[in-house]
Amino acid sequence: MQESEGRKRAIIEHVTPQINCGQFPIKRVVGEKITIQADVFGDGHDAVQVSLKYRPLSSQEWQEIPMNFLGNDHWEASFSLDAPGKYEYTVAGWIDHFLTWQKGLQKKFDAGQDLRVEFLIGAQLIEEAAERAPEQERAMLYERAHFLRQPSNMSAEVQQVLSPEVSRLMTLYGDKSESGIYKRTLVVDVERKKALFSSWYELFPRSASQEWGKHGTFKDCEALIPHVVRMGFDVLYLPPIHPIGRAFRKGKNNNVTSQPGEPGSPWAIGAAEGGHKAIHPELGTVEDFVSFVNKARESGLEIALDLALQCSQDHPYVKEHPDWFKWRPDGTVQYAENPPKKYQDVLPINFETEDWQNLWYELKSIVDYWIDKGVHIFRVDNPHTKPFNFWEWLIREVRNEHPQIIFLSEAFTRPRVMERLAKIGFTQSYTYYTWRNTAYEIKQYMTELTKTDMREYFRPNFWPNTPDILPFSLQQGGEPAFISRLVMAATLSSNYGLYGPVYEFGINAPMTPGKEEYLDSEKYEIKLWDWNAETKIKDVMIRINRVRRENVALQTTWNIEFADTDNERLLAYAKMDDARTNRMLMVVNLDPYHLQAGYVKVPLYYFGMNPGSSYVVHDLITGARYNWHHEWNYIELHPTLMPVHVFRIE
Ligand SMILES: O=P(O)(O)O[C@H]1O[C@H](CO)[C@@H](O[C@H]2O[C@H](CO)[C@@H](O)[C@H](O)[C@H]2O)[C@H](O)[C@H]1O
Repeated sequence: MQESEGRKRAIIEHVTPQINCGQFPIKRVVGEKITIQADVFGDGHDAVQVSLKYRPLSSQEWQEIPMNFLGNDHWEASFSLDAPGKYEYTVAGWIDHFLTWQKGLQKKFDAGQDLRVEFLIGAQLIEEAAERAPEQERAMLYERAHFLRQPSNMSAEVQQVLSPEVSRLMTLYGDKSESGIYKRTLVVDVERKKALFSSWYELFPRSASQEWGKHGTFKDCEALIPHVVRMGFDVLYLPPIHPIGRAFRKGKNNNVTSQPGEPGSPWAIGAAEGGHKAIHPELGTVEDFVSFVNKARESGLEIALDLALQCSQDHPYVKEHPDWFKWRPDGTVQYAENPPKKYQDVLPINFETEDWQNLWYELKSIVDYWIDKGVHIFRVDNPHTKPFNFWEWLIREVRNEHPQIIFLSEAFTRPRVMERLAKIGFTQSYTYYTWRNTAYEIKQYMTELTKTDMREYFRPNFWPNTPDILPFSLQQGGEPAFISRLVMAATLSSNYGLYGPVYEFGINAPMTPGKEEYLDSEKYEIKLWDWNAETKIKDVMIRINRVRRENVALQTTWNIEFADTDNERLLAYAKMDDARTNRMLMVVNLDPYHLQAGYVKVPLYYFGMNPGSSYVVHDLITGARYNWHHEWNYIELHPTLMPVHVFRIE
């Protein structure tokens, strides 16, 4: 303890939220608020006051607001985050002698005791505060002190000094010189809204052509912008767009050898034509790409690029920087892996190279290059196979210069590893949603994501499928499963995405039974899609994306409230906005084969509605309306008609 601490009597502990003892910032987006809680108490029975101090990191001046007492030495206060950037916050606490005096005065007055000495003590405290107050308020305080020193009407004086106005002035100007400050200053990082609310559509640009056998181009992609916008997505994510290696190129269905003319996997980055800063020649030029990015932005669509830090054998880095790879005694490099998957067509980068600083700068220059071309969102491939320190540095440096950049972590791995990546700066994260199927699994997972510390730093992005994952639920459940998995992804999590064309068309043939890989996967061949074909799944996609845009309750993940049902095949959950004007209730039949019926208990208490309320539930997918008068209501969902209800309570 330092000497200056000797007279401080307030103890401040258990300040939340904080991550790893303040090592990492809390995450929020513009428009959200942050609620800080703390335990603050002193010895004995003197009254304690607590305030929350906060300021933008760029500012010298603290704003200070009183924290509310919740009971049991626990305090709370919130502040709104109206602009992007980093803010710091901490908690201050002190013994409030005036408040202690006020409480004693009240008791003595109630007991009819002599108050003369009490008045003199109070007057002294008020005069001391007056010295710290600005002119006008100083005069008011002196006036109060004067009345205490020469009381004419005891009862009136007591009322005056216990008034809210005197309390307010004394809280402002009372003696805080022995105020204790929490030992840490914590940070909240406020990002743009898209960090929390985004709808992703993934397509392979080489399949964007409308002509059989023709390699798609960025011009073809431009022609698809209206299609993606019509479906209601706001992020269009492209797998790598760079030249593809020829050495060890993969063939159809992940074959380790390719036939002449096969295009190879886009993640095998780098060839004679260039590496991570080059564009696959058949897709077009850099100018074509920039034009596509700009046209998309004009239509409300942001382009997300894949950041896969690995190289084909033909990548220029292999010749220019052989020391960035780990050579074995036989002169080869062990190919990349994400066990049990083997990536025979790419070399991993050796982050333990002696030249690691130049490597880091070069890799950052890739991100800078694409930012310069208008890309503000990156889906990062397998970040868990590269060092955490590297990502922490890269994301910090990039976001210092460009705070609007969003990084999505594509790490399907162990929970602690996924969490760490989120803590060190990834804006959004892929999740285990893809494999959470039963009501129990979904409730448990959502509770973990939204009601634990994870809520402070891990923003989930729910994907029902990816080019790598055709989950068994979709393989087996067909169209009803495609619809229910889509609607759940889009309403459980405010960030969601899907691997588009195959989803629209309900394609679900696995490469081999028991495996999650797609048969004839687009990862190894060019496809021709009938972009204009209308399907029921596409229709639901359009509707659910519109519902998301029009209902603010669905634009956050943190407000979920599960509702009871008497049938475990029916999953029900509610969402509501802060203003309590937008109330949503989702009910999903988790059984893709059979009609499921049962009773759902509408969480009226959560919606702030009385138990006897009558209300209309309006299904925003089908347009149906029902008048409900009770808490428990009958639901019937037929999987082949429509396996979901997305109700707005009206
Ligand atoms: O490892 P993940 O399952 O997270 O998948 C991601 O990374 C893979 C490696 O980049 C990538 O795999 C694809 O590209 C590889 C390199 O060309 C190739 O060997 C694989 O067969 C192919 O699936 C995967 O697509 C990506 O999502």
